[in-house]
Amino acid sequence: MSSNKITFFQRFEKDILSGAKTITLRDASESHYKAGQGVSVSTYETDRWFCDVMIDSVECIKFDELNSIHAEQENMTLPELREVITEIYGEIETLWMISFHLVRT
Ligand SMILES: CC(=O)Nc1ccn([C@@H]2O[C@H](CO)[C@@H](O)[C@H]2O)c(=O)n1
Repeated sequence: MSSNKITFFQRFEKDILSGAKTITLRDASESHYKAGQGVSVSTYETDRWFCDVMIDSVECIKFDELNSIHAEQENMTLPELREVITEIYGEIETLWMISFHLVRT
């Protein structure tokens, strides 16, 4: 189902608000976002709104194709990024890279 909302773990809030994190990698259940869509952003833990973003693109990417550029866009190293994804999703092959920029904080 389409949604104008997305949640992030609270620990990523600072990086999103500073502009250091400009992508998120999600599974198929969140592949419905569209370029040009405005999305309200809240914390996963307490559902607290903290900004609005505009979706710039949504692209399918394989876990094995992740590289240091993706990591940089997450403000992480590549090993850290692979670790975070595996913690959240377990062993996952197909991801969706959602690129965004801040529009309101
Ligand atoms: C809260 C919720 O429902 N799900 C997720 C799923 C992912 N992410 C972040 O996306 C990147 C790659 O997966 C990393 O930065 C993750 O931490 C997140 O913050 N919240």
